[in-house]
Amino acid sequence: MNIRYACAPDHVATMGTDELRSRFLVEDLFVDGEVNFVFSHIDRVLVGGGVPTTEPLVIPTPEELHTDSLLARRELGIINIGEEAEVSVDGETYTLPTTGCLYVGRGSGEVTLSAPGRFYLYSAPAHTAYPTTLVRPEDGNVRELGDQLTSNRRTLHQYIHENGVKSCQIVMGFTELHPGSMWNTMPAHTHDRRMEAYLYFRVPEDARVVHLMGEPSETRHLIVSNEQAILSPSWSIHSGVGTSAYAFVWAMAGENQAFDDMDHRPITELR
Ligand SMILES: O=C(O)C(=O)C[C@H](O)C(=O)CO
Ligand SMILES: [Zn+2]
Repeated sequence: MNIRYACAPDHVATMGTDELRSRFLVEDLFVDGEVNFVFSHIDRVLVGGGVPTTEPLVIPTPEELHTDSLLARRELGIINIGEEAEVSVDGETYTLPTTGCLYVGRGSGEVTLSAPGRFYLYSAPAHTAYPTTLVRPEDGNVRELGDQLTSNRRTLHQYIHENGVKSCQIVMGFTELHPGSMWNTMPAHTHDRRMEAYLYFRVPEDARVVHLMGEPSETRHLIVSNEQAILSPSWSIHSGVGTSAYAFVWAMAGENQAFDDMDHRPITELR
């Protein structure tokens, strides 16, 4: 399994393009017929992608976890970025529409992914078991954000969160940009109490997202293509502008789950 270690802000400030990409950008999660994970030492999260084709895929247990099953001491959020498809957990089957979400609680056993889904996986350590729960897109909490005049009109869907599906650490959902809007999360923010990962999807093949990261006074950028993820330490902004509209799954883990517990970073202070 690919492992990413945590980095200090002053180290990040010295990095060139290749090192920044190798530390924070996850490029090859979605491969036909495979489940792939990256293990981040930032809050010990796993980000993964599963693309079943001819056969259903059982999510494997990476040997680095030293447990008999993936969820022995973890919880898992799954969002289907492909076509409607089934996921089964210990033999119980759930149908995930496009952008539907399944929370899988600690202690669950075998998790199987079926075609034609494309499944984004985000897992964090868990101290107790909450029920495995399906959330259809229409059942998430919707927030309308931004303005067409500032090119950041977007709809945010909260699935696993304080007032929705219960979890130990995971807070998860997705945001879709409206046509003609390109900016996400600007003004940018940080949240000292949680890391966050973004998975960009619905990025057209000939488009890219310029993702901004780093301390607000020392920003760096990563050029991101479709179905690539970014790992964002708690001290780093995480904001992007696309060359076209796109969507992204956001997922957080850490010490609190208050979505609005973020420190906004004024645009005029960014460097
Ligand atoms: O569009 C946005 O703004 C977001 O989706 C923001 C993320 O959800 C986030 O960064 C939460 O902390
Ligand atoms: Zn955030």
